[in-house]
This record gives sequence, structure tokens and C-alpha cells, in this order.
Amino acid sequence: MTLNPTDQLILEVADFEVPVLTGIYSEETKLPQPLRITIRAELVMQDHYDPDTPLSASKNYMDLKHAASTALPEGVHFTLIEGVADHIIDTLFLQDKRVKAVEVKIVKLAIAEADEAIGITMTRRR
Ligand SMILES: Nc1nc2c(c(=O)[nH]1)N=C([C@H](O)[C@@H](O)CO)CN2
Repeated sequence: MTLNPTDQLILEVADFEVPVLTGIYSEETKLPQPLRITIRAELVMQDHYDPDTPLSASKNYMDLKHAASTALPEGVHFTLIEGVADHIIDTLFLQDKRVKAVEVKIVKLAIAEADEAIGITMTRRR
């Protein structure tokens, strides 16, 4: 059987809020500030998933949440949120060779004046 090239498995954690030590300016460099993080990871996909297919045939989507929280180094200040995104992507690539690509969107909540969402989206592919 040849695989359909359009088949795709994306694991996702959306709008996860986490406090991170980040920022360029002196008023930002003392305390962690809240970031809203969305992670999408594309995984090598099986031909088929049966009702009893085990988790080992995929990747636990909770790993994405851990990559954006407990896996971030404690006490490290990220000048740019790009550094936060890169750390999350590195964590997921190192964990599992089946991760083909990762997209990380970060919104810096503390700088919004109204309801605008300011931040970045970084994507890396192996
Ligand atoms: N591309 C980026 N631009 C900016 C960042 C950043 O992390 N990446 N950070 C800042 C300041 O820390 C900002 O949040 C304070 O207004 C500005 N631009």
C-alpha cells in the first residue's frame, strides 16, 4: 500500500498559559511573565490505528505541554520569546525522531493594551 502524501498527524496543545522569565527591557527582566503558547507537532504517521493501538504507536500529546513548562530551564532569562520557542522545539525534536516538524506560537499577554495578541510563530522542520 502506498501512503497518501496528504495524510497528516498533528498533535496540538493550544492556548497554554505559562509564566516565563523573558523580555528585553529592565522592567521585564525581574519576574516571570505570562505567555500564551500553542504548539503543533507533526508526527510520522502509521498506515492505520486500530481501536487497541497503544500510545507507543503515537506520541503523548502531554509531552507538548511538558516541553512548554517543566522542560524550560528554571532561572534562565530568555531575552527574546524566540529563545523560548526554540527551546520547546529542540525538546520535542530530541525526545522523538518521529517528530517531523514543530510550530510554536507565543503571545506575550502582559503587553496587550486591549485584546490584541502580540507575539511570534516559529516553525522548524527536520
Ligand atoms: N521579535 C521579538 N520582538 C520583541 C520581543 C521579542 O521577544 N521578540 N520582545 C520585546 C520586549 O521584550 C517587549 O515585550 C516589551 O514591549 C519587544 N520586541
